[in-house]
Amino acid sequence: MIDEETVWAHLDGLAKPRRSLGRLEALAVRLAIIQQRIDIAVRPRRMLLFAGDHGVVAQGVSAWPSAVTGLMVETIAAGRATSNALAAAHGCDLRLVDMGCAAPPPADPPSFYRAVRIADGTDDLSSGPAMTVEAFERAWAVGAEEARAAADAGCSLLIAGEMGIGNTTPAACLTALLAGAAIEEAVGRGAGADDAALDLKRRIVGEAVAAARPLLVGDPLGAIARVGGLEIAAMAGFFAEGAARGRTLLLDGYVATAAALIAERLRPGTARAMIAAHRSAEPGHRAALAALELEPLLEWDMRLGEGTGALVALPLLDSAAALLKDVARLSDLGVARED
Ligand SMILES: Cc1cc2ncn([C@H]3O[C@H](COP(=O)(O)O)[C@@H](O)[C@H]3O)c2cc1C
Ligand SMILES: O=C(O)c1cccnc1
Repeated sequence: MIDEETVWAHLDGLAKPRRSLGRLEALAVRLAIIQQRIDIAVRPRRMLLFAGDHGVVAQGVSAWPSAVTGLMVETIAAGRATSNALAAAHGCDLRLVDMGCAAPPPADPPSFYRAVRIADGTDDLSSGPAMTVEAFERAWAVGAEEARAAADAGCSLLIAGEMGIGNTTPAACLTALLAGAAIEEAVGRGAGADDAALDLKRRIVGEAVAAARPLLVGDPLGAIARVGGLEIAAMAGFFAEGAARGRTLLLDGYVATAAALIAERLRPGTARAMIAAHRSAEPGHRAALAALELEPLLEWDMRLGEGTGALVALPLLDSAAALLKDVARLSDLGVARED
């Protein structure tokens, strides 16, 4: 059993003034505790991008039409989205799973694309459940299967990203429901909602959460399925299974963290395997991370999703791994440690 004291003692013995690498050292400690080893592994790493459509978009909660989900799936499949560029820049394998988009699949999909398509997106959560519990469980199982495949492929670090126009609405519902955030805090502008869309989104999220909340204790799956998303359920299963397989989970933004809240609720302890890469500009992300007791590495006002906030943090994890593995000890120099 490696405890924090052991890792700090290792770091304090390296050829540098004590604690001189600031929060990089705290990150190294967190990684070593999660992985239960000093020589932590942050490669190979894989990001699963889960995509899905959202019936609630018909109400006008997003600045964008649902068709953009399918267009972005095509763009990711063609290797030309922000997530592709950043994954390539930081040596991260990327896979794309279509959990349920209304648009037809890409004509000539690459090998990293998989279509599951549980439904043509979710139902409109402003007028009833977004999905059945059975659909939630199927989506969760797909995510879990992808985590097992990544673990079997030797990946030590797992990232989940998402693409789904409208998905900051279910993320806001889940953050209010599972992290106790106030509706005003949980609802943000997502991909650029204007004032009118923001007001509408607040009303819809408030009503959906009021409908789901009474179910939470007796029927947690029913409550979560009431306001969830297919790609969000898949990310939740991915996180739960990844943690169960001893992998490190690097969290992206608001939508991925909503999935992390589900995973922690249904599989308590999952959050112990998580590192929060950044705090999104979505205001509710603060409450979601606090509920999981996670401190974000970066606050860069990012609000894209697609796993991009996790990808930009990868060099910090690489730095922590190099620090633990490649630095000489003060004792090697024949210098006494100064405390
Ligand atoms: C071109 C484009 C690419 C994106 N990539 C991720 N998102 C992000 O924005 C969407 C959520 O915001 P909302 O709930 O306001 O619709 C999701 O698709 C999320 O992945 C995108 C959004 C757009 C428009
Ligand atoms: O932080 C996120 O995950 C996010 C924010 C805005 C839009 N889509 C995703």
